[in-house]
Amino acid sequence: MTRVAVLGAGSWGTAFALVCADASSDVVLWARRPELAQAINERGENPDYLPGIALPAGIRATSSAEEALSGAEYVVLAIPSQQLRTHLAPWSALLGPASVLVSLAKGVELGTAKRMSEVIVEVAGVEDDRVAVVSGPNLAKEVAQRQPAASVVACRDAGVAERLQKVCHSPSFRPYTNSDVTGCELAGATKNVIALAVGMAVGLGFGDNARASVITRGLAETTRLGVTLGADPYTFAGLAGLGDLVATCSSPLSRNRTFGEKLGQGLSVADIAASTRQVAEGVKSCESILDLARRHGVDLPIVEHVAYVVRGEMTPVEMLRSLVSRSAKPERHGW
Ligand SMILES: NC(=O)C1=CN([C@@H]2O[C@H](COP(=O)(O)OP(=O)(O)OC[C@H]3O[C@@H](n4cnc5c(N)ncnc54)[C@H](O)[C@@H]3O)[C@@H](O)[C@H]2O)C=CC1
Ligand SMILES: O=C(CO)COP(=O)(O)O
Repeated sequence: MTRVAVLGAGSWGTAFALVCADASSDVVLWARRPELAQAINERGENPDYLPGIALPAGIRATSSAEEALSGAEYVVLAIPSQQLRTHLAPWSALLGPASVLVSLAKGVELGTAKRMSEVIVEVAGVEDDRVAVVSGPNLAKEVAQRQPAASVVACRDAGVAERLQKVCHSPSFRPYTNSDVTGCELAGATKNVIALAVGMAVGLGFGDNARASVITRGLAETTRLGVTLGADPYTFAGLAGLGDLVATCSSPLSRNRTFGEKLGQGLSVADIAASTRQVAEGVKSCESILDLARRHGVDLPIVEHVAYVVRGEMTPVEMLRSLVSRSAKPERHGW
């Protein structure tokens, strides 16, 4: 039986652990707080992040990273992007020599502008052919309810991607392989920022034209950034690109879209952040993605405008007005 360690018992870590257990793996789920690990083991559910969803018997929780990592062939990192480096550093010495590291996080690191797979390679000191990414339209609650969903397993090494694909191919979860790690990661991180912009439009009371326009132009700028950084343009038309963008920008389950909606309704960043324990990655990644784009001379107007709102330099209505009144141009200008 394949041994999988999932580090991070938030909503997506727990849902992904359930997928791997459904796909017949032996899963150990690491929670930061011992009381959460205990509750998961005693109640067979994660009361803080996925209440009411029964977890399969194949999942065992622990707050000891050493216990979770012991013998793990796949080490799944389900920690928010800005916390990944700090958490991974002490775990690196505990990793098996052939273990595969899998990132679930959708963000870009502040300060370094690095993608999560780059952070993992640097901190764990492993080659990038041992680092994989899972990204797609995968709202945790729906996945945990075993509603059908597809996703992408990306790794530079095709053999590693195919083996990981089997590890998480359950009766309700269908992963496809892809070798474009850069494209999948940039798509996953940037869609969170686009979802903030869509949420603001919804919160302001605008309808489907505004939503579809922001989604489509958001995809255009994401593709422009990705292609400049060497990604495959087709990735952005796939599950990790358009698929995740549509799911996140349409669903009230999305934390990023909901965060944006509250901004559109007039609440402040600080008040919204204080009202939830869950991460809306786009609130921080708007700055790191903008930083990355500037380092490569790429124009990302929607991401830039979301950053203005998050910094308090524009209101959501000013943001949308400013985006609409930008200088006229052809729909396709470069990628
Ligand atoms: N929830 C979802 O539907 C999906 C989430 N993701 C991505 O997965 C990653 C993890 O997200 P979730 O599990 O949904 O997050 P969550 O907010 O539900 O849980 C966060 C997890 O990280 C841990 N953590 C460690 N240090 C933390 C800190 N300083 N602050 C906050 N939490 C900390 C928490 O204990 C918890 O286990 C994010 O990058 C997210 O974008 C990807 C696909 C789906
Ligand atoms: O990434 C997600 C769905 O694929 C979840 O999006 P949120 O982080 O906005 O909830």
